[in-house]
Amino acid sequence: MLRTCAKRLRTLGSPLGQPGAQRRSFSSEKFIHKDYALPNPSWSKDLRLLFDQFMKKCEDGSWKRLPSYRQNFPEKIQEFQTLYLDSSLAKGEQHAQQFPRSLDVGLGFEYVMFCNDVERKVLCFLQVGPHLQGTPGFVHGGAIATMIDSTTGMCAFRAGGIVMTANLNINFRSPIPLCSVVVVDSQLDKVEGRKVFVSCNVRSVDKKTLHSEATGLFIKLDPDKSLKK
Ligand SMILES: CCCCCCCCCCCCCCCC(=O)SCCNC(=O)CCNC(=O)[C@H](O)C(C)(C)COP(=O)(O)OP(=O)(O)OC[C@H]1O[C@@H](n2cnc3c(N)ncnc32)[C@H](O)[C@@H]1OP(=O)(O)O
Repeated sequence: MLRTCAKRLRTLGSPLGQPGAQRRSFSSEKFIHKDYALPNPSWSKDLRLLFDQFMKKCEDGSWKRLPSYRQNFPEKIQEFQTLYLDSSLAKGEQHAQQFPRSLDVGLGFEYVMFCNDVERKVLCFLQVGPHLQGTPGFVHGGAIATMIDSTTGMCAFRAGGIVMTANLNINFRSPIPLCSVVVVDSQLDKVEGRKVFVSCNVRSVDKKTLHSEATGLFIKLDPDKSLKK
């Protein structure tokens, strides 16, 4: 399995030269925004098949592919940034990056998310790269938690806007082999005031293996409050 992974990595070109990447630059920013939720040479057959299958489901508008960038678009987070962040993190040479997108292409998290707002679901098709190892041959629990947090967080974000994770409860049922593809399936359960409840499971592509189950509580940020320090 690791050999297959290494073979795919050898075929990688420059990330910025990949076909299908959407580029957009801001006059005030020196960096280029690239959409990473599109196939690249590191993607396995399983990940490509799932991608193609769901791109077809997007044709009638029921599902949407969610683009994914290393940086947040500055104009989208302006209010949030003013209230909660050191604004230098969104600008300049040392700008902040989304953690799951911060590893080199093919080595860490390769993923694409699709959402269905009527069913209140977000699915993440995830290929776990060789730099996410925990127990030899298997994925680190923290890496699994990262993608559960990101997928359930996206599900909560679509329902509640800007949220933060208050509680994440994960049961790890069976280990995930390194370099395999899994499906992170999240479902919005309920919204109570500022509290957004989401549940989630992680399964193998053939759905036969349940790898993890989780529940998350997200809190909609109150624009009149600063974050607790
Ligand atoms: C920038 C965006 C651009 C757009 C881009 C889109 C990207 C979209 C995808 C994002 C995907 C990323 C997903 C990663 C998201 C993280 O990983 S966030 C990082 C980890 N989380 C943290 O660091 C949060 C730390 N905690 C805190 O800052 C604060 O506790 C919180 C969560 C903001 C809540 O504080 P607060 O606003 O003062 O709320 P508070 O009044 O304490 O509580 C509100 C209610 O929630 C309840 N509550 C609070 N915490 C808990 C808890 N742990 N358990 C149970 N109940 C709780 C309270 O009891 C209260 O209940 P009620 O009394 O109303 O019934």
